[in-house]
Amino acid sequence: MAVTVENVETVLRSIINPDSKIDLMSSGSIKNLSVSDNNIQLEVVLGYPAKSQFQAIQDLVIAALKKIADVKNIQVTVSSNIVAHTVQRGVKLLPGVKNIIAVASGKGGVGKSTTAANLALALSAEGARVGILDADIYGPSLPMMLGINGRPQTKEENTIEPMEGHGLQASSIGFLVDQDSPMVWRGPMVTSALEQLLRQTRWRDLDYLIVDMPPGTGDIQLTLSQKVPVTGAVIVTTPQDIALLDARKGLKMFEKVGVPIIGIVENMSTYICPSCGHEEHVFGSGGGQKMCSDYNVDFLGSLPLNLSIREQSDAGCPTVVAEPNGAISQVYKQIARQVAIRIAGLAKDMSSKFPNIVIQNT
Ligand SMILES: Nc1ncnc2c1ncn2[C@@H]1O[C@H](COP(=O)(O)OP(=O)(O)OP(=O)(O)O)[C@@H](O)[C@H]1O
Repeated sequence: MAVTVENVETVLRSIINPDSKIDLMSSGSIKNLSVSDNNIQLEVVLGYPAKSQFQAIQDLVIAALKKIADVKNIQVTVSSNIVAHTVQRGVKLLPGVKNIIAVASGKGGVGKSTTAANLALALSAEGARVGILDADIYGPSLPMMLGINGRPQTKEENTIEPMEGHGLQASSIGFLVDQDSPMVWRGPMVTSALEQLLRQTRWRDLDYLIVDMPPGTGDIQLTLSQKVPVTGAVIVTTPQDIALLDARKGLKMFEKVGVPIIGIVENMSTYICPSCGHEEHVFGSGGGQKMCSDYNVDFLGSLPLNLSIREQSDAGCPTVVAEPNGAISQVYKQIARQVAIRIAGLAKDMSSKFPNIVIQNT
């Protein structure tokens, strides 16, 4: 029996991508499908980085296509292609940056910076080009977390080169000021310093720039969420009521300025006793999920309260780099893929595709 393109497409429609939960045909992931003489050739192109999943997806597709009667050779390649998506109206995009993800929290100390750094490293481990901007002006922790010392270089006037740590391009006010002297800046100074840092850093060809926002929902945060060209925001919270209450304010703030909420990450969800393995919900349970269902936003995943997360980030080598194959890194990578899948589902930025329209009086 002759194998047809329709046969193959029917099979592909039955294969559900375990990450996106969408079948491979409907997600538009199948490119260059050809069938000749019962040999099948196709490419699976994902809109998000997922290097750790390529083999599993290839195996899934080949196993399913093998069941077609009389099929001969099957050639399947899996890759990612990350494109730029739109940001809030009236804000200028950054050259060299396709997508900006703000990581925010309603209150301090919930583990926002730790989550931001691990998510950036997870996206990078999955094959994306990633940068991170430490906008946490009062407590810039990025230099320490990524183990970066020294000052950034300036190759041209009014620009700074990003520093590099664990494969990420990084910029932080912490690189420019003395770490031990407290910052006593007023709101407008903070926002203009951060905007300058964001725009004057010469980001090189990034798929994602993670912005570690200052904690809270005050004027500084509101101004930043209006001025920084954000593709989507991730809110980090702990499960206790007070943090959730503040996280709700964060959610509202981004909604107000027209930035889509990608979802919520619950940090320090449970504590697993290292000696007996007993699991305790130190800060209560189910709060993040309930908040997501109340506000109709996605729950992206949760991380346990774990000593190694703190020790590794304090030592300049966050968990995703310190134990890339460990259980916690897998959670960070899974959350990172969920974030990137949702970004891929947003409207694409077409500004580079439109011709310049010039109106002339002749
Ligand atoms: N899941 C976790 N398990 C254990 N320790 C954690 C976890 N997440 C974060 N921490 C630790 O908690 C402390 C606060 O984390 P972090 O600096 O990331 O919080 P933050 O929300 O960014 O705080 P702020 O915004 O006030 O700077 C750090 O010492 C960090 O290592």
